[in-house]
Amino acid sequence: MQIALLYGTETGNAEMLAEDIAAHLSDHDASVTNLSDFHPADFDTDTFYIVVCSTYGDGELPASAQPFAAKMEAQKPSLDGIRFAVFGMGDSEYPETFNFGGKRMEELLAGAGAELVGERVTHNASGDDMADDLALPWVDDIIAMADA
Ligand SMILES: Cc1cc2nc3c(=O)[nH]c(=O)nc-3n(C[C@H](O)[C@H](O)[C@H](O)COP(=O)(O)O)c2cc1C
Repeated sequence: MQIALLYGTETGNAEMLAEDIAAHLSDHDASVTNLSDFHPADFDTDTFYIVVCSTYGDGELPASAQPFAAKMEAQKPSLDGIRFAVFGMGDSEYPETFNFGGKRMEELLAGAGAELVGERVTHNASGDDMADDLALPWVDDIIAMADA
């Protein structure tokens, strides 16, 4: 199974985490791509996608994910047969829009017919857990589910 990490970031946290997850998945030769360089037509049913995405502004997608979201909305591709997981990053200092970025990515992909594997994670930058401490055990579970 090919694994592709897609990250949406404003200040680099999601990129760093995506790189750490890929290093953790060294047996899988996982690729890491900024969503700004990824297009809806690039999705491939042989690949499992792990989306790592933060939240910015007033509950918006971070800058690097916005062009991808706009293309999804304009092109309305069918993502039948695509499987994905989402690690969302946010901050409970923004209670009304907490983790809306990851939520939006889930809605965009699932709304186009892709299948969410496992539960979307909502990391809290003001919480006690380091993103890696949540993400690495989570990703092991997700990969086991996706491989099953
Ligand atoms: C200006 C600004 C706006 C933010 N807005 C939100 C928000 O609306 N909801 C949320 O959950 N987190 C929000 N955050 C928190 C970020 O999503 C969080 O710090 C995340 O780890 C940043 O990851 P990134 O560096 O990959 O963009 C905001 C942070 C900043 C600095």
